[in-house]
Amino acid sequence: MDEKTARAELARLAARIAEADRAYHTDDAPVIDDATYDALRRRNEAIEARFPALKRPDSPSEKVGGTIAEGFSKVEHEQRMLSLSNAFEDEEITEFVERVRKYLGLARDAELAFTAEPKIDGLSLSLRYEKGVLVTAATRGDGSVGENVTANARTIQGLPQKLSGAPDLLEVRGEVYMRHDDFAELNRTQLAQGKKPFANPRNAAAGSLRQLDAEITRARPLAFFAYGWGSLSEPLADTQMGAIERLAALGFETNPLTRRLSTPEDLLAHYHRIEEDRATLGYDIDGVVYKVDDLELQRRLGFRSTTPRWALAHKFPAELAWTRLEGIDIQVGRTGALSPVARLRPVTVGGVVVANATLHNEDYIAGRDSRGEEIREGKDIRIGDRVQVYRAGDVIPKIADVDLAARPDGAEPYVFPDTCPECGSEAIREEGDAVRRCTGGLICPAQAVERLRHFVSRAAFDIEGLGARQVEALYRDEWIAEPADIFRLRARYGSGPRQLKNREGWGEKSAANLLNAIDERRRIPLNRLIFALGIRHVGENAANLLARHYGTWEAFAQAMDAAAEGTDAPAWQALNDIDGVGEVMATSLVTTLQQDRERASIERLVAELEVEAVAAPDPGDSVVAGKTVVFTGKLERMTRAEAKSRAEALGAKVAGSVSARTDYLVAGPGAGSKATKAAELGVEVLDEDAWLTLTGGL
Ligand SMILES: NC(=O)c1ccc[n+]([C@@H]2O[C@H](COP(=O)([O-])OP(=O)(O)OC[C@H]3O[C@@H](n4cnc5c(N)ncnc54)[C@H](O)[C@@H]3O)[C@@H](O)[C@H]2O)c1
Ligand SMILES: [Zn+2]
Repeated sequence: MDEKTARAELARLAARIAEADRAYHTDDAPVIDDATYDALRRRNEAIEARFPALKRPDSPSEKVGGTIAEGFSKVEHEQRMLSLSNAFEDEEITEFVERVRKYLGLARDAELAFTAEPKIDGLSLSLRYEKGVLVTAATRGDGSVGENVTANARTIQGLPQKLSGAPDLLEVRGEVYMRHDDFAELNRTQLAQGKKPFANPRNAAAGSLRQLDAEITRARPLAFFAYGWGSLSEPLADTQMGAIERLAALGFETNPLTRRLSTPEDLLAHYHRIEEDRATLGYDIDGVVYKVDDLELQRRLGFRSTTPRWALAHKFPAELAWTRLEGIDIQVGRTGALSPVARLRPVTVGGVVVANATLHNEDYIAGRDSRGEEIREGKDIRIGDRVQVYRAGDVIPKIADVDLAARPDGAEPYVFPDTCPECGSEAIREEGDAVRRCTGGLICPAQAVERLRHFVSRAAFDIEGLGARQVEALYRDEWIAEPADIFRLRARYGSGPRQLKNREGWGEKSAANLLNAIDERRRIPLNRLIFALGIRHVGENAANLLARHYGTWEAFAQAMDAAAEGTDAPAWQALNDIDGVGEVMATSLVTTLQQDRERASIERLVAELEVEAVAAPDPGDSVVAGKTVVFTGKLERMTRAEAKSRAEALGAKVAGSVSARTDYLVAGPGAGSKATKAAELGVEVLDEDAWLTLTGGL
């Protein structure tokens, strides 16, 4: 990196971090997740370390928090309210201890004690007591000037308004937070009142305290842990631990998991103990804070620009959390797949409260198969177990691990159902398939509903006014049973005794609009029709390939019939030869279209439509020709193989890793180090939709 790029990059980072800070601290509504935010800051620090002369006067590394929101009066902090340095790895703790010892010039055998306590995930508050009376309460703000929230703070349950035996001047500092059960209750109320729910307890606490109307704060269940202090007329104690005990004696809630410890090993052991208890605390924590216990040593260590030298926040990995598995639900998908879903004691992971997570499939849950053999990928997960939840970016949360040591007595191996929970049909697993499927086909209500939902989805028929919720309701009331019925709604329910416009939630106008929108979709391009059928293994891109190859519905249907004659039929060969179609997809296509009930349902649909032919594309004018593309993360609308062959067909080069020569990184959910690397190199990052838009979708 040269100076010019570095300067531009520092400017870009300063702007992005300031925007994220504003959203997070000032508006209580983060726009990026914490891991991404932390990566931006680390990148900023790395560049500043390499080019110290380029450090901006408004550098993010010199700043704490956000700005003051409009409407609040300001409170100047006599003692600044700072941030904490972060550590993620165990080694960083040993280094921290060594750093402190060296700074203080301690002898090898001299004892150095620390306190270790949970890092509460809320927002900090400074409470100023004069002669034992609460006079002002202020948020951290930008560290020097905070927001005056005195009236709001007075409404917090259990927060002392008067102290006896306190120093004449005492500023108590601590964290305002919201307990999990209170958070859930608040979100229920928000939803019932048609308001937006909060993403997590931290945002709820911050949004509740920082209200211009204190009566709103009063109605919100906030709590406060005291862990420090600002200005004082006389010291509280000689040690951090002593000071915390004094605050407790004065009537403040202090954290019961606070310990006084000495060696890095002891600190780490306590960290892991707290991490284990995390899910059962009833409130969110995001790490453990270590502080030098001796206050005289704290004074000697002092501060860097935004953090004390005597403290360290040892963070939990942002994407992981442990919690209890309370049950396993089985969901039935469009193709009949039975998917196990973990029902969890709610836990905040990656900034979002997670109550459900995927358990993948039967083998993943099981420890042994029906013959008693150990299953290699099996985790032996049982109801009641302590499980680890993983969530990063927008990926579906998943159960990543199980803590066998914490298994409750009497927990039984999970028995995966062999009948469909929705229709009672037999659920079978084919040889080599990890998934068990309901054999009910169209008689299975779960499959029928999922197919309808898929049919009206964005990349399929995308009928305005007919979303998943509407098709579900229409299916439930037996107005539609299959896709063809959607196109019969006008004939059946456009007039007469039972009419769409008289349904709850509908009216003259919306009903007329929907019927028109449905009619508009009678003309549909072949690729969208093929995709909309929801045939197993046939995604959006496969549907595009098939449509381009066969051109018309008639040609496609005839070819499938001909291919069904056997694997030596030329039509079967031709189908398999399409770049991007494999044997699995070909088999799925041919067998589905040969099934009487399925085929009849499809024919009824096609009879309602006017299917538009699709022409083969012109590769000449592709905007990505000659560009280098890397795919990462989970792609949802195409497989990796499809994405690759598609990009190559457009003249792009597909690479496996990100480098300075990469033009685009197409990142799906769960994109890990490649996305970070691309961000560092300034490579343009697109999500899957943006990529499809750029390349013209088809
Ligand atoms: N997603 C975003 O857009 C976004 C934006 C800004 C900040 N953030 C997140 O916020 C954090 C940075 O914010 P920060 O500067 O407040 O640092 P921080 O939250 O990492 O640490 C400092 C804070 O910890 C709190 N704290 C909790 N328990 C404590 C205890 N026992 N002792 C002492 N302090 C305790 C205090 O309020 C203190 O201000 C990062 O984790 C970052 O990911 C995210
Ligand atoms: Zn079923």
